[in-house]
Amino acid sequence: MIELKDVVYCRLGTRDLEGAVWFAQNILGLEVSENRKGAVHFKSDSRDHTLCYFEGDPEDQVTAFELGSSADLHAAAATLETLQQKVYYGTREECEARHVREFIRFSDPTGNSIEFVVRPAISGQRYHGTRDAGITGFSHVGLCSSDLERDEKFWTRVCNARVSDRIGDAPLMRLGSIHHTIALFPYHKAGIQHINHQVESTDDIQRSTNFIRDRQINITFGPGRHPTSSAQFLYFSGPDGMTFEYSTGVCEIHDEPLWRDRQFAFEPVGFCQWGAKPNIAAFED
Ligand SMILES: CC(C)c1ccc(C(=O)O)c(O)c1O
Ligand SMILES: [Fe+2]
Repeated sequence: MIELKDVVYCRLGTRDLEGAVWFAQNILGLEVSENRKGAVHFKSDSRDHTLCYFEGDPEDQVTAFELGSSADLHAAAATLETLQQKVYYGTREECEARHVREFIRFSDPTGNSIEFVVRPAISGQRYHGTRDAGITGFSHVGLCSSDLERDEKFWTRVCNARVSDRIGDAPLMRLGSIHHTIALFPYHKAGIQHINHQVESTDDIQRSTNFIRDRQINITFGPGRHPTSSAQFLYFSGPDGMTFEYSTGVCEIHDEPLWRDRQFAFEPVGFCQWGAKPNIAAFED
């Protein structure tokens, strides 16, 4: 079993790095932690970075998860290879660029590009955003899945994710006590479906709703409340059509042996208990 500790960062290719950096700082509210040639890193919490925009193909999207040790990483690589997954070992330069000790990259069964990393750097510096979005940290990622049952098996049987709830057949899966770190979303091709940052309070959700609306940024869903995690949320579109989510109040699951995953409907009522309707392409295709 591959033991994932947490989600660490996303890396997003873009043909307009300057525009993406502007959005990440001035709309999303992240802090630039490093500006290298062709790649900019952003902080959202005390970690070195949790998002990287780099010059490249917008379809080149990577999600990284932390493993406990180098031995765990090599064991994970061996496991993936027995499943016929091609495993790439990051070079020393690539590790330095990511501020991790070691990493491997492979594709999950849908084709999502995934990195497993060891010893990602913590900055020791507090995060302070360019605008006060109230962000408390990068929390979860939505991954597209072309076969939910197959991909749930990968994340829960090959890896250690546990299903907290399902919306239709789409599982929300936890790695620790937070309700979910990985949300699978049905879609015909690979990609990151959304990137979530937690914010401090309902006030931050409401403030950002007005802030984003006033700047003619496309709000795709919300404000609303998820019946699953009970978090209040707001989704909006970023560079290259990426969906970003702010949420607050995500529940935690501490009664691990007693928890039973719950079934919610794959229709608006299963996504929002305040009656908001999603306007997200992946919901329609
Ligand atoms: C719209 C999606 C996949 C979704 C559904 C439920 C929650 C939650 O319970 O917090 C999410 O965060 C989502 O992104
Ligand atoms: Fe989410």
